[in-house]
Amino acid sequence: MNPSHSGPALEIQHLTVSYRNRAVLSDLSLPPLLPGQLVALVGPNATGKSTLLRALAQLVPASGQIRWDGQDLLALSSAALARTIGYMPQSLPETAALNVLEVTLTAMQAQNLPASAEQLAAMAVLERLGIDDLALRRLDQLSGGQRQVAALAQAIARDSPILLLDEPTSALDLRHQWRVMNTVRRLADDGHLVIAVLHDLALAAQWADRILVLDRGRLHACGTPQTAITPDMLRTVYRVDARVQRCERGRTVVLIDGPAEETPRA
Ligand SMILES: Nc1ncnc2c1ncn2[C@@H]1O[C@H](COP(=O)(O)OP(=O)(O)OP(=O)(O)O)[C@@H](O)[C@H]1O
Repeated sequence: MNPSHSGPALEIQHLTVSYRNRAVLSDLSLPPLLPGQLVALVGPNATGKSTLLRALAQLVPASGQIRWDGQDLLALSSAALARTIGYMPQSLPETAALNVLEVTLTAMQAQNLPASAEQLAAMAVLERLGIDDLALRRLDQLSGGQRQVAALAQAIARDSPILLLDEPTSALDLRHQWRVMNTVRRLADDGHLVIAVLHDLALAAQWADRILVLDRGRLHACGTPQTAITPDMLRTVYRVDARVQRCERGRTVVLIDGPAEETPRA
């Protein structure tokens, strides 16, 4: 707990999620996550990062406690949940017959805006992400990277206090990565709590305030980029020998030397 914090917080305690009786997240408890934070959720493949986001968005059944601003998220109606959480999946369906503007407008319905204001707000989101020229393009006519930015637009359009982003930059070139991370950083600075799954640790270190490292469904570390991204963590969690260099302006570079010598895992 952060004893000096008195506003809303996302509190996750004893969270367990299982698929067919196999626990993927097991009794997971996290420090409170606060508005204004950009939290990078990192960890190896299949360690439960997407499952955690999906549990928070109530797309998979979970047990334990998830509270936001003192309210039990697991007990919220779907309308209240839609006002509280914006969720960006790893990808939007390729086959959807909707265009980018239509999927963005769909996400805005929970706000009950007049139609003209809704249209303007949706276009403002697309402009912010640099995809306003794609507004009338159908999802099945977009590239993978364009579809990823459209998925982000849909999540942002909800204007919810919590944003959950599942690998928002994995399909993007360097310029679009920067634009997306800059937009996401600004949303956090404006008071949203943003939790983003990121595989690129340099990107996570550059933009996030907090790094949550998951390892096989458990919290391995939670801290600043400096405290969480270390050679020791990389050896234990990712099983690679690596060097971590801190460069100018606080940038972090991770240099992988190779797979760590295998030792039996606990
Ligand atoms: N719908 C499902 N049914 C059964 N098992 C699932 C399902 N979704 C995920 N899993 C399993 O749960 C585990 C965690 O998956 P999850 O997608 O949460 O991992 P992740 O950390 O996001 O991985 P990645 O980095 O590869 O995207 C994996 O072993 C995966 O096979």
